[in-house]
Amino acid sequence: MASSLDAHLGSECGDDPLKQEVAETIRNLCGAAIKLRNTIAAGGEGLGQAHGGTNADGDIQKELDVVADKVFIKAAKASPLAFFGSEEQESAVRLKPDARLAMAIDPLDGSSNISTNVSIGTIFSILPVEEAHRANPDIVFTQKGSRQLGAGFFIYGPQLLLVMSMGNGTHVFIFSPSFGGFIELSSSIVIVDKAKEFAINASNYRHWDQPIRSYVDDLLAGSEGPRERDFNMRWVGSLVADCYRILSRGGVFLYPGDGRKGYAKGRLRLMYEANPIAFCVEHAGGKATDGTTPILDLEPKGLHDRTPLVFGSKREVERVARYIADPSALAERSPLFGKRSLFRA
Ligand SMILES: O=P(O)(O)OC[C@H]1O[C@](O)(COP(=O)(O)O)[C@@H](O)[C@@H]1O
Ligand SMILES: [Mg+2]
Ligand SMILES: [Mg+2]
Repeated sequence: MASSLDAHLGSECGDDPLKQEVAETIRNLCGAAIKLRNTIAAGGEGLGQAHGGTNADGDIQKELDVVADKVFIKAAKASPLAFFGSEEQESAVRLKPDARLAMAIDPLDGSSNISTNVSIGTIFSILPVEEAHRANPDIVFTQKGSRQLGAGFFIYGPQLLLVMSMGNGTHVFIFSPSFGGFIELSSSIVIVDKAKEFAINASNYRHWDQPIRSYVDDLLAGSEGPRERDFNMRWVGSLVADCYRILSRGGVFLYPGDGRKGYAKGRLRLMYEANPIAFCVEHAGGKATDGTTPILDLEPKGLHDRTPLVFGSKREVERVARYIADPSALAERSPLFGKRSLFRA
């Protein structure tokens, strides 16, 4: 019999009171995710329609973005949290004054997929609160990703899944309606080292810097190129679904910065997208960078910072970094895919 999320959280926390608070928060998020899953499953007019407003980053909010934000702030209010920072709100919201945790959240990830019945999700990051943060809540969300105490994401797809890490492996749970809660699907998931698939929004090719173009060109050249093998491509357009596929069967995801106005650092947000995804990926033996620097080492400047994001199978993410960090090697790369060891599979 697979173990329940409750049993798992109990064994992760032991007698550590702070970890128990993280676990309590995750349990409350699970309750909210089940509610949101029911709302999504019931469908109804308008969940994918524009709500009429824009979020802090200027994205047009969909009805479900706003519903999800409300569902998760309610769960946050019931949790031992001092601050709630959401993609859908300009500034951090103060909750319990003396609480020791803060949460950054993307209440609804993959908004453009809502109306097409493609998997969407919720991404969360739980951080510690220091005394110095209480006077100025803006700085609580400038902590590095390496300080996360827990992070994860839900996927509202054919199944409701929770992927989470509290720094001791990355674990996957599935919601079982008959059990009435989440049960373990895989314990300590490990990302395979050799990538066979890549994920990137190729429609932005003309806006990318040369190293990213060269890297993708070499993948596309397949067995006739320097990699000497074929790659498949997948792009769901929901970060949670692309990440879960990579956790399940390896691969690499790239959302680089590009030349479009406002896209110098790509599209994805550091505090509530890249950091929690990186935490789960790294604790599953993979790697996550902004192209060269580990995501978890980046110094955020604010709640809504963006970052380029590359994650997945470790060797593949390291290879992307070599394309970016060594343009001179690129210049030497033969147009006939000279067999430089740097770029070979
Ligand atoms: O539409 P694009 O540029 O391919 O971007 C897709 C990316 O944007 C996102 O939808 C951004 O998340 P939100 O839906 O939370 O804004 C990611 O899930 C996804 O990876
Ligand atoms: Mg998102
Ligand atoms: Mg979102």
